[in-house]
Amino acid sequence: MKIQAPVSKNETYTGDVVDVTYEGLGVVKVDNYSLFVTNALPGEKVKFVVTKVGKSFGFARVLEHLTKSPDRVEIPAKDRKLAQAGIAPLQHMTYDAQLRFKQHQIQSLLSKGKLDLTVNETIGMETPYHYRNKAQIPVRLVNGELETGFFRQHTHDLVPLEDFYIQDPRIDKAIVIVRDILRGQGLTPYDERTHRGIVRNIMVRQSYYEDEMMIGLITNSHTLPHAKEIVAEIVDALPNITSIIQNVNSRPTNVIMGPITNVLYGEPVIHDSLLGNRFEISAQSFYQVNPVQTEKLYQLAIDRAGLTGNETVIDAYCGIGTISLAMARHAKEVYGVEVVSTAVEDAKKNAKLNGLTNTHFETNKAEYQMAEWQKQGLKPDVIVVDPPRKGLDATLIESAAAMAPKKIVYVSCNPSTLVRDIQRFAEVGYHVTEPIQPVDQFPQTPHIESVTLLERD
Ligand SMILES: C[S@@+](CC[C@H](N)C(=O)[O-])C[C@H]1O[C@@H](n2cnc3c(N)ncnc32)[C@H](O)[C@@H]1O
Repeated sequence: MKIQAPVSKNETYTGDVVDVTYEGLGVVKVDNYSLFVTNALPGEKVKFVVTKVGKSFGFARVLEHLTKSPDRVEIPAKDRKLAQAGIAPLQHMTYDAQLRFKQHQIQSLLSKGKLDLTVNETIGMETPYHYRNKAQIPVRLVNGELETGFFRQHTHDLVPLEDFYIQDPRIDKAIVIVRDILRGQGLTPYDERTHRGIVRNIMVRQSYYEDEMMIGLITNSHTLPHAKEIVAEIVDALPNITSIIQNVNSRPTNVIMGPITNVLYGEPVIHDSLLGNRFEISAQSFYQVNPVQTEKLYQLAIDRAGLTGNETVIDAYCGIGTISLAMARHAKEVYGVEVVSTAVEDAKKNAKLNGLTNTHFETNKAEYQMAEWQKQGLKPDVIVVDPPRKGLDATLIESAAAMAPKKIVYVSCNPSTLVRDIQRFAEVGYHVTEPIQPVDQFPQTPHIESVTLLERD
């Protein structure tokens, strides 16, 4: 069917950027038809070429900035690949503008939801790059050579890259070293089309407070040829390595890790600390990627919870218990629930490791466990929720309200589901009582994390 649009693919136009999408793309209107334009900021006039025409909107790329926003950062040529990769889509905005963008995104979603609430300025970080403590880098054949890099956005074409800009530079260095060792040992990279080849990804985790690093080789095959030599060479090149694992993923899937993990060297975990608690982190456990900002986020959640040492707290979606343990130091009892069983095992171990005896962890879906606790007559004073992007299950909100906690602290990584859930909480008698506080966990990207306090009417 022919699409009726006032623009054509590959044609050039000029226009004013009137807004920015939640993904950080500039919005230009041609006869009320929206075009989403990469590398374009509100207030700028741009010459652009249309790259895709859809029924109700299209996409375009800037050819020339006719006027420039004071919020623009000039990107050095060597870093232009990063935007293409979707690694740093907000790299063309000053950091101040990124923080305002995130505050504004929450505010405008609240307005659309007819919620008249205040959003504080985003809490940013001093050095808003080199922050990620984890990388999972694809390995593919490029020009006859095993390469590491990134997939060009919306494709599986690997573009080689060595400086990932937002990762801990020790991780970048390790990836290059491991890549060269794999090349030297003649290992074949994975090929998605034929489902052949051995190495799919290199995973690296680096502790922030401790000098520990985990390297993971994610392989298509169960065996790793030359494993002994590869391990010896990695240990030789990276003497502070504490863990090397092989994870087998033989399924034709985009999911990175598979079900089997073998330890090739050292321990199956690395250790790191958050707010004074030490954690064991296994290869597959969720662990926040920005340690500096995570401490600010958790401290804020503790402050909003107003703990005095006498409270019973539920931590729903607790992962390896990082929030639970931080709260356990300021509360009477903490009950955590998480769906990934290995993360719950880690949470239990971590409580012991830190000498905390007032925590209890369950493996279950949070929505089921909340109903279970309600049936058992548990009376929490505070419920903390930190759900994935899809937000809270409606039944969890009902069970939470039925337990009548004084406070609900909502840690959100997706403002649109946060707004929906605030509306649902209002229906069961809980309202936002303090300004919503965004914390920038992911500088240079459009991801938005925030803490919201809800209290019973
Ligand atoms: C955003 S993470 C938060 C983890 C933890 N609070 C932290 O800060 O490290 C969300 C967690 O929810 C878990 N999860 C996803 N769906 C779930 C569900 N229905 N019930 C319980 N946990 C779930 C994920 O495995 C993940 O550990």
